[in-house]
Amino acid sequence: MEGSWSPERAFFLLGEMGQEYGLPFEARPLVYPLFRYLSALAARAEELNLTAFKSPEERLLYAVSEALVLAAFLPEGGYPLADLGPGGGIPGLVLKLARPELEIVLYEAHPGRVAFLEEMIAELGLSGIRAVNCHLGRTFPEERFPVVVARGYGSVEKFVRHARALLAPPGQAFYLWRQEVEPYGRPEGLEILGEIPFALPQGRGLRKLLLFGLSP
Ligand SMILES: C[S@@+](CC[C@H](N)C(=O)[O-])C[C@H]1O[C@@H](n2cnc3c(N)ncnc32)[C@H](O)[C@@H]1O
Repeated sequence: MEGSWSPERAFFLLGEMGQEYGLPFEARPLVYPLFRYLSALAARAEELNLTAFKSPEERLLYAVSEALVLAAFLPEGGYPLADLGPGGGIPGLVLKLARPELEIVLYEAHPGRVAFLEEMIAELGLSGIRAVNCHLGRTFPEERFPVVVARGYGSVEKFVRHARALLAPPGQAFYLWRQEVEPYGRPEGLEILGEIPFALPQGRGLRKLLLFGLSP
């Protein structure tokens, strides 16, 4: 059942998620930054045209929980990571909170969302993360990354095409796939290395984390 949105409520839900998924990070340091971030996102969702946004609590239980599962599966260590189409910050901003050692670049086509991400990065005092206004596919940055991630990028095929262009060897690409709303298509250029199914908290449905790698 939904309680009123507060840091205590966020802490409770994060604790539940931590137990359910066996997440390898503590909930407590995540509570205040996530609370501030989700509260700001709720206030700006309409302006940013984030139509899927329902409430901070729903956002925590869907998008943030998926990002935390991804954070637990990423390779260990600090390395450059690109998030394609983070919109309001999923998964990249949440990855930075859970895995501060990562050096994250958020490539987002919508200028207003990029401005919001920049504001959040400054407000939360984060370093080693930046947002870049870029419509991938029309243009690609020169930078290359050992790890590329995304959620809600349109299709698995599109993700694989764009991730392929940005990956540096050995190269791993992780996609949070919502199989009931997004097509798989015919991904080409990367090899599928694994599919990790997981359940959203409180019976909110199933997701798959897809792992791709550069072909040998
Ligand atoms: C459905 S939203 C998903 C946002 C976020 N990843 C999430 O899961 O909540 C897709 C986002 O990807 C961005 N996007 C789509 N195609 C893109 C492209 N080719 N280059 C950069 N951003 C793109 C859109 O502007 C939008 O913000």
